[in-house]
Amino acid sequence: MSGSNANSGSHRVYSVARVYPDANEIRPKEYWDYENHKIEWGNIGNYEIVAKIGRGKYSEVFTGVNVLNNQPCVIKVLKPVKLKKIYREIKILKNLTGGPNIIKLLDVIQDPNSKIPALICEKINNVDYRVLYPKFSLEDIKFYFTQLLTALDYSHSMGIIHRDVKPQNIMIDPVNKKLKLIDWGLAEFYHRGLDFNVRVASRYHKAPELLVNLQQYDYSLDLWPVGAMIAAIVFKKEPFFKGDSNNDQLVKIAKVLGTPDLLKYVNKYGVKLSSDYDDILGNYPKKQWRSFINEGNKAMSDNAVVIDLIDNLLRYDHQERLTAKEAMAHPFFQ
Ligand SMILES: Nc1ncnc2c1ncn2[C@@H]1O[C@H](COP(=O)(O)OP(=O)(O)OP(=O)(O)O)[C@@H](O)[C@H]1O
Repeated sequence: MSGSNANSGSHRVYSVARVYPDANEIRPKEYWDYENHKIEWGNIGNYEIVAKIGRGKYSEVFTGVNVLNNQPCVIKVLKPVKLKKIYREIKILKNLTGGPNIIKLLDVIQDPNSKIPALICEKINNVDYRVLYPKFSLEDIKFYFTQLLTALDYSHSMGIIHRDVKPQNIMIDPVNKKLKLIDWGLAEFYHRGLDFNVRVASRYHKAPELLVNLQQYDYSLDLWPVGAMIAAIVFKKEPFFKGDSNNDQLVKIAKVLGTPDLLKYVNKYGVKLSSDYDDILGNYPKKQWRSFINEGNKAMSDNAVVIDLIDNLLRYDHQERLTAKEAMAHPFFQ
């Protein structure tokens, strides 16, 4: 299979997505075979850079303007990475553009000399999450997380895992009450039985499967950070799991969800924990969610319904975690 980090030969299929397992197989090969995607480059002369707004690991991001219609835009200039990764981001954005609460790709351009590509996207008047989230009420959480879950359910139904859900990739315009999920640079097409790369997502928002090297993960990977973000807002603890390293990240999770359930999880899927964990995982008991309630957060956190939602998202076992659709049907969102 091209277009993905495919396996060949016989190997064990030990985990399959509970929802949309064949979302790509039911579509024509051109839909997911991103390596053979032919890019139609737009006219670089149509865009002008206005100001620099961000610098990521994989890009430099500018605000810009389309000189043909004076429309503001964002210009994401990609750093030299594997061509395959660039093709993947473009194909995924093309597949998802127009979907609910998904950033719209407007054009792709390429510098004629350097061949450096850039993505032209719609511009969101984002307010930084460090300013916004501390002011959120439970109503705001309901409103914006419904929008995020709608974007995720749509992407998953289209066979795509985002793989880098975190506050920095969720643009919120509180004036227009709009949310858009951005940065599809790590996103990947789901195929059952495939071993995926676990070196994705950002440390604080990495799901347990990535930290224990369980490679047959699926869309449920994106629901862990949703739980971690809701917990961070509700318990006023940003980020909720703050590891000093990838290994320490799992320790921070074990201190909350307990070591016994972690061992149950890896045993269920026949995964062997790295010996790096031998001396650090301890034997932590599962903590009660209510123990995170304190004077500073109780106005929001002393609420059985939101705690039940968090409890059902922050599960080691990716198959037990609520799907995006199930989360939206949770009493918290009713
Ligand atoms: N459409 C947009 N509207 C407003 N701001 C944006 C938009 N796209 C990107 N940004 C800003 O630029 C930053 C970097 O963009 P993006 O996450 O796509 O790049 P990246 O190189 O993949 O980043 P990272 O390495 O952090 O994952 C974002 O965190 C955001 O602040």
